[in-house]
Amino acid sequence: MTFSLPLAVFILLSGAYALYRRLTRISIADIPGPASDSFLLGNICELFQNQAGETDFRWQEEYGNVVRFKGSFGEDRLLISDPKALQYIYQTSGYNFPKQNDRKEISRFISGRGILWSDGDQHKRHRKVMLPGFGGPETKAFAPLFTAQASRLVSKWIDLISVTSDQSTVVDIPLWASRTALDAVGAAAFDYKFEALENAENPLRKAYENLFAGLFGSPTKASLFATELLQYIPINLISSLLQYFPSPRLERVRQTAQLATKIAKSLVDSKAEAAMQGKGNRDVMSLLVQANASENVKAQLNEEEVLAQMRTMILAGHETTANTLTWTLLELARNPDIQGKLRHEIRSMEKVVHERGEPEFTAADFDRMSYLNAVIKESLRYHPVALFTFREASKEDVLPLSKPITTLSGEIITELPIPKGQRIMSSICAYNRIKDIFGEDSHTFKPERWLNGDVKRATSIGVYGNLMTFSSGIRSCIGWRFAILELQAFLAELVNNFEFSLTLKATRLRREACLVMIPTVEGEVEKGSQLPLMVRVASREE
Ligand code: HEM
Repeated sequence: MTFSLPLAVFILLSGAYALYRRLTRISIADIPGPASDSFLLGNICELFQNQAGETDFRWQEEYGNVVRFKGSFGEDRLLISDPKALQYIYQTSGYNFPKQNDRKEISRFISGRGILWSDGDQHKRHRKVMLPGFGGPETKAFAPLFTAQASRLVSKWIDLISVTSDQSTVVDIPLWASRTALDAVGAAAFDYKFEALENAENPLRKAYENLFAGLFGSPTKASLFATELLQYIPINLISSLLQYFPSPRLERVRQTAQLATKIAKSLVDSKAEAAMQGKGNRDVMSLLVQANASENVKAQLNEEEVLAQMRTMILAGHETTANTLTWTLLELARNPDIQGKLRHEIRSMEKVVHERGEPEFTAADFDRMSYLNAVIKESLRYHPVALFTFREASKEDVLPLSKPITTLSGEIITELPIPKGQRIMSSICAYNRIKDIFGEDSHTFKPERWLNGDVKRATSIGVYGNLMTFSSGIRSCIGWRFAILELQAFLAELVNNFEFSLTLKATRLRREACLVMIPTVEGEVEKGSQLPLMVRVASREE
């Protein structure tokens, strides 16, 4: 009783505030969209409880690339996949569409006050310090390191297979992908060995295992409502709630944050000492420490920011790539012809490399493998692991549109006026399926589309392949080159050595949206990320 009265008052005030906000600004109510399921939660359950992308694709088919849907308390929101509107929001308008404050606070809770959390001038400073570590040449230099990581994974799987009678075994791909990707980001970004592949009990890996699934997976109505309420609460209060509210899910994130900060701190200390002895390295971490010691105040990050940057990179840099690799191997298992074609290309290139007298592929060899790159682009298009980004208009604005919209009152509009504070969900997954860009068969996994000239580029967007997978513009993914090279190296090693095929469980897969899109098995969603594939040593006879 003592708890429910303040809660009821709070919900009432939130509702009144939401109503006030709606009545006093430009309206987007005339834009077509689905009917609301309820006043309290609008269409939120439909969006977040279905399989990842399912609702986006259905709405896109029915209403086009700009959809008005209902958030909590009847608030009109936008789900956007229109190329020109996205280009405007992410590229042209600078910082006029910041992240939503409540989402930013969740980001701060998970990875601290780093680049993902910051906005405006603060973000400019963070990005300026970090960018030099992620350029083209800097990233290409990691090719041998990524190949070495991939070879270690190959050895581990060979060990597992060698004790079986038929030279094959079932491997839970995300578990291994995440261990290897954590090691890869440790080695390349921090010049540090996490040894997660060697040690399944590695505390950092254990801490991150199914962290997103635990926090955002299979959301109940109550948890979606609680997340919705955050937008009406002052930031300081959100911060205290996340920090102190008794909840096992939140407690898990707190403990992971503590552990990651402790490890980051010891790394910073050892890098600072190396820098003092003139042994400064070019890994991202060393650059951060050097920037921190710089006399140029504009280039400085304080200790809290440096530690947050490291936590951000561990998080953004390992689950994303690991899950993309996982989804790619699933598609190769589903499509043996694509897998065979890819293996053929890898082995042809391997011959060239050996004839050159070199032991392994270089970054240039990877770039020359057109089918490998087509498979990677198609996987990033079809299974973008970051499905949405959330933004808010900082002022009244007008979104340009690629295609006119016929409003509910019958007017045809070619641009869309929006009010200050308009909450926008950019649907990366829906943009990546637009038929005008990617072809009528955009809902089919088909790497060939990238080789046949089938992909149209009417509006230039994104940083890779005109895809939104790495977002776009001033806040686009800083690690995209890093991710591509890592995927190239891992796929070249794995597909050269192994054949992948489906298990019964792998035919019951769900695309689960929990910040990062992970595979779960129908009926076993509570177990978190799973993709059991049959792995056997690939024959050398073609
Ligand atoms: C397939 C792999 C990856 C995908 C799909 C991906 C996707 C994304 C997306 C969509 C964003 C924008 C988020 C937003 O605006 O809310 C982003 C930002 C970011 N990513 Fe990635 N990412 C990947 C790999 C990586 C890697 C390997 C690293 C680092 C080693 C990295 C570091 C970052 C950072 C630091 C940001 C924040 C950039 C900023 O705000 O300026 N990512 N990523």
